[in-house]
Amino acid sequence: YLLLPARQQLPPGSQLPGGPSGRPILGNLFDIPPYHSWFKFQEWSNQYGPLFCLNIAGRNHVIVSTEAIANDLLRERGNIYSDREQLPMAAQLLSDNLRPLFLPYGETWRNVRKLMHNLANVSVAASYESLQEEESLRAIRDLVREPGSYETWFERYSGGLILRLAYSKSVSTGKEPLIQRILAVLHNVERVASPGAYLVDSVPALLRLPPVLAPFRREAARLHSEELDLFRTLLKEGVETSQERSQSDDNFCGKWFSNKDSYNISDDQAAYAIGTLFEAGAGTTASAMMSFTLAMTLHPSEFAKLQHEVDSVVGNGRIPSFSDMPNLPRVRAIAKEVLRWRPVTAGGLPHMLTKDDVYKMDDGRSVFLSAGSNVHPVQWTIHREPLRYPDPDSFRPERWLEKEWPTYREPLTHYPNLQNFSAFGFGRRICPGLNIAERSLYILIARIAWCCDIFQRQSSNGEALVPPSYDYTTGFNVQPKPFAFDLTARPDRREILEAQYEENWVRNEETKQNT
Ligand code: HEM
Repeated sequence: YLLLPARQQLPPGSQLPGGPSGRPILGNLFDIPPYHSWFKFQEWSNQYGPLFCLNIAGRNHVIVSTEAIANDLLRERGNIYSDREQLPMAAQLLSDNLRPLFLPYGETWRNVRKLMHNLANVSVAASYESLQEEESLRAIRDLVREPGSYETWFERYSGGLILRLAYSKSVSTGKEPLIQRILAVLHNVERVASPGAYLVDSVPALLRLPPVLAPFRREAARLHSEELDLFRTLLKEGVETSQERSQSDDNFCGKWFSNKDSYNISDDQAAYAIGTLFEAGAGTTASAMMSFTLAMTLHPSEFAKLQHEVDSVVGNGRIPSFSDMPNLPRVRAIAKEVLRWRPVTAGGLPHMLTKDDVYKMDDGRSVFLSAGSNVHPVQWTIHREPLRYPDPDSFRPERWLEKEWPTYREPLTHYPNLQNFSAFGFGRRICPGLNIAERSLYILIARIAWCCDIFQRQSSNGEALVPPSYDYTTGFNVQPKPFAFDLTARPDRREILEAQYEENWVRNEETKQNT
């Protein structure tokens, strides 16, 4: 009875959004596929329109399929569309209300967000470029030596960068015990936060059970203490390192510590804010690079055009750098098209609505959205809006580069770019790591094009082994499952790559050892 939705009094002239009719009590729970639900959402949006509603065991879920509606609600009405549902297991028991991604919209979130903004905003992100250049060199050097381990190199690239920025810690193989601990925390949070993973998320009354009758409580307590211990240790060591080097801005921890009083957050909140940048930033950037590699394997002519642009701007004698980016619009277009074609967070991260609202649709209907609804900006569908993105299922970087496409913008020295791009979410909760991610993708893509050739693998009888276009992992961040391709250093470029690597990495390591 408690799960039955209460009959709502609608404001005059408004109506409920449409949507597939569900079963009594459980609603549409069993209509939603357990993974890659965005395919089903796209099908439903063709049937019920760009905004429709699902009832999942009494909870209201609003599915949004156009960028305009997502911006109207999540950005323009951000004061009421910026909350997150407090899932008992993930937000409360596992994270003890400390993890920024799950924090409710309010003062604590604002304070923590200010710290994250100060660590990653557009101007400060520019000062991280030299580390991104170093890490990208190392990634490509290992990619060329061992292309079959591409997942490891991309993960080490994005994770290693954040660890250096956050704690001044370097990663070498990616198999170090510290990395394994961080990855365990990351996998736990992904698992615990997956919809349907714990009954207590659907029936919060179970929270009242004493620990002896609630194994989920004991499990969450153990996992929370492991992650809290890790994040506290990392914060302490990060602060110590920045003090030893007498450089308060040596890493994120030092930057926080030297302005601690201005943030109004506890040490544990700071430890989580910095600690979870790794979990939000490492896998996402690496997944995007895996989709880039897949796109280039599937579309050799696009890779040839990319190489042509990079070669004509950079020439033969040096590796691309950040100063080339204004002259490399195709590099930026390819990064953007990869995120459009294969969005990392394809289902979008839901925002929770905190106050009843009425939204006027283009067809004249005024639809009523109730407080407590989870609003899902589904990137997969948003990125396939046929008017904004003609030929939406094809990989077409030219949609960002040629005048006849609706998404084209000038000047090409500035556009396309990833600022405010829907792949990074919407409104006040838009990804705070966007400026770091954007630079990480551009530099690695430009350098791979300059240093490497990518080919479809040939079978023993000479046939091309074309990887599947969509065989992706499950979860809320998705990446292509391992696929076959060949990658080699371009004949005249290997020596330059090795020399530059030597200069950046080997000399740096020697200097560190000497000091
Ligand atoms: C290609 C790479 C990335 C993609 C596609 C991506 C995507 C997203 C998306 C879709 C959201 C949800 C926004 C919303 O609720 O509307 C988000 C949130 C977030 N991202 Fe990223 N992200 C990326 C890289 C990064 C990096 C490098 C960092 C950190 C340095 C980062 C840190 C965060 C954090 C902390 C949040 C939570 C924000 C909040 O809830 O207030 N992300 N990201």
